[in-house]
Amino acid sequence: MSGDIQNAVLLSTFQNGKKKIRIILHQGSIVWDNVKPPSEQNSLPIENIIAVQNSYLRGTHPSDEKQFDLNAFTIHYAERGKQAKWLYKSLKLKHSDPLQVASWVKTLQNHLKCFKKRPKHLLLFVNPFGGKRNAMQIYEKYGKDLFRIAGVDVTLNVSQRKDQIKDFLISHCLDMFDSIACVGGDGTVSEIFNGLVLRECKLRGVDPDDINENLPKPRIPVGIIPGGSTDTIAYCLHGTTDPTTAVLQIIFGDSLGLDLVSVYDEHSLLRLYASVLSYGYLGDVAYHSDQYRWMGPHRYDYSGFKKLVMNKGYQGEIAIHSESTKVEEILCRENCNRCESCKKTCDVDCKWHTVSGKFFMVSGANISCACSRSPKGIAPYSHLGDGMLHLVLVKHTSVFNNIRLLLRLSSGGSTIEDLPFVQTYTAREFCFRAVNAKSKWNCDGEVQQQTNIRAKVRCQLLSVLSRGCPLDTPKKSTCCGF
Ligand SMILES: Nc1ncnc2c1ncn2[C@@H]1O[C@H](COP(=O)(O)OP(=O)(O)OP(=O)(O)O)[C@@H](O)[C@H]1O
Repeated sequence: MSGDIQNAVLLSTFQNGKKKIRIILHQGSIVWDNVKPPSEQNSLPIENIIAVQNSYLRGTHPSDEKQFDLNAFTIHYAERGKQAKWLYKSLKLKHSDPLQVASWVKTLQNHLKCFKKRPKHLLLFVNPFGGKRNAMQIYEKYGKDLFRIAGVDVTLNVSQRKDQIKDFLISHCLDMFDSIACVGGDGTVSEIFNGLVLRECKLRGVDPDDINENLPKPRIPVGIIPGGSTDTIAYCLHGTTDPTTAVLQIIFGDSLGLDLVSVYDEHSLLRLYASVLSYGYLGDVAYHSDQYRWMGPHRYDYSGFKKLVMNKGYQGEIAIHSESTKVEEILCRENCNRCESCKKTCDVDCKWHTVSGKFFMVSGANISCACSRSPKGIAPYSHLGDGMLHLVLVKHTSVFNNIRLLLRLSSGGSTIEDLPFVQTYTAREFCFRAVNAKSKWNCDGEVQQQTNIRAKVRCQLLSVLSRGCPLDTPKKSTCCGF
């Protein structure tokens, strides 16, 4: 931010509805309070302002041209609410002196111009098929007006078929856009980053099928407005699946680096994922639940219960590539030091070691995979951008123990890591080889047919529009340590 703008100080008394308020702009914040008691001090950091606009005079006739009210203006801003949510608010201010109004509007707008990373031209994909099939309504209700207020020019693209978003991003010119977002679930987000990375490979002549290649980082940051069934990626980024919060994160333009994991069979890249690659129980649930899509999100409960009772175990051998497999119990929250330090270097010396056995479930979690159904997720200490995934191995055991596992996953209390049949390792890369009976892999909610795979973490390959999950995300406690 340029020095003059940053150092600007303003102090005025405005009319706000029936109240008179004293308002100060100083050191990157505006602070206001009632002139007359009761005192009600509010503080607003400039980076939380969405827009500052002159008000319009109310015309006497609908055909009258709109005219500015030189004595009034509105500050549109965002405020943190409860449970990681952000709220949209506005402050309408009036003054008898138009010069006072002009000075405030100009100064605040100059401040906002310094936020160069805020999106101006957004390409927004809407998946009308995912979740409750209401992605378009989510955009209309929560996104449209806020983007208009923020001056974001939105180009809408409603997907007509699976993989259309991915194909579009690989082949179309994106020069006119400074940001891309979607209203959809994890599968839709996955289409976006798979498309963007493959596009970048094509542009730069990188062979995506070569596991030893450094995959190129897409130029454009990605915003995620939840509109799916689980919305794990959005939840882990923002700490909530509230759509207004997600829209505001896009408008703020602040981004963080998200690791992506590339998955290969013997010949080629199968896909990249951002949340979890899961074999056994979750793979079976993904495969079978797709037949019951008409049930909406309840299809997971139905298929999940069936597969839980069947209690299948799968023999497999897992090779883990890591410098230390130990999990450090540090949560990934906004301004995460661990992720910040990995921006500079992710290069470390790693060794391979092998684990084999019969498993109920094998999961490579790139993020915690927390969601509203599982407030801590399968890997609570997995970070968004530290270049590592958490490999969670659940041994084949009794149905009773499977129920214990699922109860822990769905409660916000104890994590699954201290269950005796669960082992968690950190890894930069892992290989899986099935022995005898085979399950499917569930890759960000999509079924992957190949069984023997190799997965490699790509440190902070994607820029995502989010300020991160706040520190005080509440943890619901469970009634027992089951
Ligand atoms: N128009 C469309 N018709 C059919 N499928 C589509 C269409 N557009 C996108 N898809 C596909 O729909 C699938 C489901 O979408 P998405 O993952 O967003 O929703 P979900 O499965 O309900 O949510 P979540 O993954 O968060 O549980 C994805 O595989 C996506 O590729």
